[in-house]
Amino acid sequence: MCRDAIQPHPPPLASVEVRSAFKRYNKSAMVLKGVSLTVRRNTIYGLLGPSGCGKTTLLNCIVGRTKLDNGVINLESNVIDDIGYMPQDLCLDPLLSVEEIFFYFGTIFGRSRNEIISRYKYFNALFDLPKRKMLINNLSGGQQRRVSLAVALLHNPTLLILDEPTVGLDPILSEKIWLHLSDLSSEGKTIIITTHYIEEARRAHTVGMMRSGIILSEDAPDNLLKCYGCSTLEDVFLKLCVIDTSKVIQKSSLPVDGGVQKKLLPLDNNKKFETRRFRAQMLKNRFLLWRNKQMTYLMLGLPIIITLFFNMAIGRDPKNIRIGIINEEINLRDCANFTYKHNNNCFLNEKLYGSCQLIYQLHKRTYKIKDYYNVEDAKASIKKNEIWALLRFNWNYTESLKDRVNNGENSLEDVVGHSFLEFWVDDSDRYMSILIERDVTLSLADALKNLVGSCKDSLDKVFSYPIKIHDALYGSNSGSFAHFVAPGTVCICMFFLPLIFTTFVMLDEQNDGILDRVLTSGMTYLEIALAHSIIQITYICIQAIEILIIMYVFYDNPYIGSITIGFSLLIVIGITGMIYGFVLALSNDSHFAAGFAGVGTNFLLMCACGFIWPTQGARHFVKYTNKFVPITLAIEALRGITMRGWSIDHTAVYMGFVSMLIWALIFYAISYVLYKSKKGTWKKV
Ligand SMILES: Nc1ncnc2c1ncn2[C@@H]1O[C@H](COP(=O)(O)OP(=O)(O)OP(=O)(O)O)[C@@H](O)[C@H]1O
Repeated sequence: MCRDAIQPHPPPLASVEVRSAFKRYNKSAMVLKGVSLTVRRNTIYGLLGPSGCGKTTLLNCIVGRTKLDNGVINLESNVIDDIGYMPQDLCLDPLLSVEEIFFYFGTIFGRSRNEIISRYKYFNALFDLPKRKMLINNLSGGQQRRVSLAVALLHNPTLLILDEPTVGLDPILSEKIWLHLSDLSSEGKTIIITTHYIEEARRAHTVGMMRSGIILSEDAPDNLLKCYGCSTLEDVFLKLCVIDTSKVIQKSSLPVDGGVQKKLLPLDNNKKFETRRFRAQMLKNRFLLWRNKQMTYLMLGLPIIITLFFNMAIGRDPKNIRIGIINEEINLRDCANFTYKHNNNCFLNEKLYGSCQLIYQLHKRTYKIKDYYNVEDAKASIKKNEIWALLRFNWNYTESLKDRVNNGENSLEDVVGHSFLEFWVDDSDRYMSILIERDVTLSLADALKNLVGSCKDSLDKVFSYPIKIHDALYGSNSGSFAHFVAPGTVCICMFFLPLIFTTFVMLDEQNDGILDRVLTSGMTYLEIALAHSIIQITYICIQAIEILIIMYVFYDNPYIGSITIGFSLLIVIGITGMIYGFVLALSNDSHFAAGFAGVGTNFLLMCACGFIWPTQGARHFVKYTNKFVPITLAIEALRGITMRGWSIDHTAVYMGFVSMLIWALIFYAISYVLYKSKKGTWKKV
C-alpha cells in the first residue's frame, strides 16, 4: 500500500523531522504549505521537485537561515559543526584561491592546518579538484561546484544538506559524488540532497516528492515505483501531480495560525563570538588584502597624495596676477628711469613720483602691470578677465600728495581728491580680490614710506596708520591660509577614508550569498566586524602617521603641541569614521547607494565643520548647530594642539576627544539598531 505523503508518526532514529511547516515571504505567496518530512539517521534523503516549489526555502529553514511561520523542525543535533551545508549558488569568495577557501572554512570549524591540507588532498583525489592556487573566479562552473561540495564536507559533519550538488557536472563525476554520498551514509552520516535530475535520486534511501510547497509522497524509490506502477521516478512524479492537483489547491489555503517552532536550531544555539571563527575571518582578510593589492596601495597612498596635493595647491598666495594701471602723471615706461630701491631723498624736494614708487612695490610682489589710457578700456579688460584690477593715478597725484603734506587741513578739495589712488577690482573671486586689495594697500604703505625717505620725522607720522601691530601670540603675523585649513583637512581625511573603506568592505561581505553561506557555518556579524576593525585600525594608524609626517614635517605647517595627543585624536576620528561606515553598510543595500550617502555626508560635514571657514561665520541654524556636527570640535581641538600647543587639559582639546567618542557611541548604537532590525542578509528572513 502506498504511504501517505504526511506520516502521522515519525519512524525512530530520525535525524531531521519537519512537521507542518508553513512559510511565506510576503502576503500574496505561501511557499511552504504544511510540509512534513522525516529523514532517518544514516540515510540519503532525495528531495525532488520542480523549480520554485520551495526546496531551497525548506533547506534554509532546516539550517536555520530562514524562520518558519508555523510548524516544527527537529534536528537530532543542534550543534552547528554537525551540519555541512552546500547552497545552490556558489557562495564562495571569488577572489580567494581554492586553497584559501579550504583554509578559511577549515579554520571556521576549528581544523588544524595539517588536517585541512590532508582533507584537500583527499577531496582532490575524489572529485578531481582544480589546482589549489587557482582563484575561484577563474574556475569553470563545474569546478566551482566541486570545490563548493568539498568545502561543505570539509569538517566531516554528521548531517549534510546539499542543494543541487550535481547540477552542471558530467555523468562520471555525478556518479562519483553519489558513490561517495552512499559511502558517507554507511559511515554514519545523514544526507539531504535536492536535485533536478529525478532519476539520480534512485540512489537515495528515501525520496520526497515536492510540488507547490507540499510533499506529495515520501518513500523509498523502489516502493514508489512499485506503488504507482511506474518504471521511472519521473513517471511517479507526473502521476502524483495529476492525482494531487485538487489536494494541492486545498492545502494551499491552510491558514497560518502562529504556532511557530520552539525547538532550538543550530544557529539559535550559536555563540556570538568564537576565537576560531574570528581567526578564520582574520585569515580571509589577510588573503584578500594580499590579493587586492590595488586597495592596499590606495589605502596607504591616498593620504600621502591628498596631503601632498593640499600643501602644493592650497594656502600660498597667487603669483603674477595681472592688473591694469592708468598713470596720468608720468608715462609708465619712464618710471624705469627712476630707481626707488634705496631712496634716501625726500620727495618734497626731489622729482620723485608716487605712482612709480607704488608700481615698483607691486612689481616686487610679482604683479604683472598692463598699461591703459582710459578707464573704459581697462574696465572692459577686467570684464574679459584679462586683468583682475585697475589702478588710476591722477595727472598731479604726487604733487597733490605734497600739497596735502604742506598745507594739511587747509588743502583744497580738488587737491585732496587728486591725491587719492582710484581702485577697481573683479570681485567674482572674493579671495583673489581680498588678496589684491591687501597687496595694493601694503604696497601703498611701503611706497609712501619710501617717498618720505629722509624727509623730517613728522612726515612719517602723517603717512602711518594709527595702529601698532605686535607679534602674534600664536602663529605668525603673516600666517598662511593653509595653516588655518590644514587641521580640518587632516581630520576630514582621517574620518572619510575609513568611512568609505569600511562601507565598501562590509557591503562586499554581503554580496552574492557569500555571507549567507558563512553565517550558516556559524560566523556572526560581531566576528566579521571585529576582524575588519583590526585591519581598519591598523590602516588608520599608518594613515595618521603618513599625514602627520607630510603635513607637519615635510611641509612647514605649524605644530607646536604634543604629537601623542594629536596622533591619538586622529585615531579616535578614524575609528568614528569606521563605525559610521558600519552604519552606511547596514543601511544601504548597494555600493552605489552607500557611495552616494558617504560622499554626500562628507560634503555636508565639510560645509558645516569649520574646515574651510570659521564656524563663527555660519548663518541661521547652522550657527547654533555646527558644533554638534561630527568632527567640528575635533578640528578645533587639532587647531588648538598644532597651532597653540594646547594640551588635553584645555577644554577645546578635551571636548574634541569627548565629541568624537560621543559620536562613535551614537554611530555604534545606530548600527546596532540597524543590525537588529535588518531583514535578509544579516538576519534570518
Ligand atoms: N527571500 C525571498 N523573498 C521572496 N520570495 C522568495 C525568497 N526566496 C525564495 N522566494 C520565492 O519562494 C519560491 C520558492 O523558492 P525556492 O528557492 O525555495 O524554490 P526551489 O524549489 O529551491 O527552486 P529552484 O530549484 O529553482 O532553486 C519562489 O517562488 C521564490 O521566488
